[in-house]
Amino acid sequence: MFNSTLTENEEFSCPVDGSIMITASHLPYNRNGFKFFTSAGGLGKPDIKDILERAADIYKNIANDDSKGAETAASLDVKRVDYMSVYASNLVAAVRKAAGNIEKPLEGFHIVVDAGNGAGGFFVGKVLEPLGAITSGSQFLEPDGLFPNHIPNPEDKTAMKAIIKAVLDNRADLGIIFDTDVDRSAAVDSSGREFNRNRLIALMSAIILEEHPGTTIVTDSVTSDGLTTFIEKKLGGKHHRFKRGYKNVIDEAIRLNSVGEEAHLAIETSGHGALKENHWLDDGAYLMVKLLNKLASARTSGLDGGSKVLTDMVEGLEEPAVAVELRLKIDQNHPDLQGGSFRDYGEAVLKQLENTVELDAKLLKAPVNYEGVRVSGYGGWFLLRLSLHDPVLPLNIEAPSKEDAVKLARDVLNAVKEFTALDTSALTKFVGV
Ligand SMILES: O=P(O)(O)OC[C@H]1O[C@H](O)[C@H](O)[C@@H](O)[C@@H]1O
Repeated sequence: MFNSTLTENEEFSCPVDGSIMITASHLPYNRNGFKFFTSAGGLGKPDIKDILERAADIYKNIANDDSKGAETAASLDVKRVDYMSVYASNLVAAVRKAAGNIEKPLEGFHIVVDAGNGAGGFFVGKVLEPLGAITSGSQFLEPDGLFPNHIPNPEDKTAMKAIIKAVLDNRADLGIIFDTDVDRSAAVDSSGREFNRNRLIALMSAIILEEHPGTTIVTDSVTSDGLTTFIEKKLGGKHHRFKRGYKNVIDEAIRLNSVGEEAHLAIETSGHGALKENHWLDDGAYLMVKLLNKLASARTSGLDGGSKVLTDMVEGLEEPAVAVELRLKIDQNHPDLQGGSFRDYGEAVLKQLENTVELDAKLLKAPVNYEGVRVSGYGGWFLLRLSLHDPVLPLNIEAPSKEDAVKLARDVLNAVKEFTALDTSALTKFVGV
């Protein structure tokens, strides 16, 4: 949809002035919504609020009869175009170009796709096959809004298991998985190893830093300490760990460039990634195209190890033995909120945690942090922050052992246990109390 606001193509009435997508994205099927785009990017909350208010006003001010007339007039003006073909052909052209203008640079590669019955099935017939790849074993390519097989989301463990199984069962070179509306993606190498979360960021950073040495990589707040070391020590880049939320990450990368700090990649652990070279569009298909480029160009230069070229690129990334996310709910109707908002309550919890940490010599608050309370200790770290949308405080913990993770969790529990509207049962269970 965003792409259609940028492409010059008269036959397809492009560039369009704006576009709207109806999707629940990676959320359950009953949480559909609208995403709005103009050539400046996806609209944010204030614009959407404005549009909805205007729409409500228009609706209020027209009599029923007028609305019927308007509907008829609008439907007469509708023209259907197969824009997906235009979009996909740009992806195909990008891979051909990267491989040195070879028509079928993926000939002989076996690549399976799991679209989770979202919109990503096109990638098989319109991108991989024209490039020569074998795609047998690809699954759940037909859109079905009830998602009968698994939730289409690379953050979902069942979804990742499904694509890993498809890769191993088919002895494929690579697996690719998308979320419903293809703004999140992840991959799996031929041995079933995931390129997901921090490992996907590490891989994308390696690719981008080859192209733009020294550049800044902007990520969300829940990324590992090991990722920072990898980006800065191994790849020679700079890791700017910002806030959660793909829009936050993208906007921050754009801001950095505007103040003279070069950034080419903005990416979240959720698998949402956007590149400067692709108009800062959080396009999961384009992210996967960057991996295909790597496969294809390795082949052109005589390396024929399939996905090994990708696996090798993340060598040296330190990964924690334990990584958990516990989501602590705030009961909005609890008397402890004293009629206040869950956000204020959440902020009070964070303040209390921050104060406690300052008094504990074993814990160290992150010197630079843009969201919530991030703390190092016992060889690991934790981050407690407010969810972007829900009355929830997500707690991420990474540590070298379960024991160390429990120590961090116990410190958080002790600091927040007075907040009776906060459901700490997941934390209590983790600590084993
Ligand atoms: O703050 P949370 O509840 O963890 O949600 C965070 C997520 O919210 C939305 O789904 C955004 O699309 C993601 O970019 C973001 O990562």
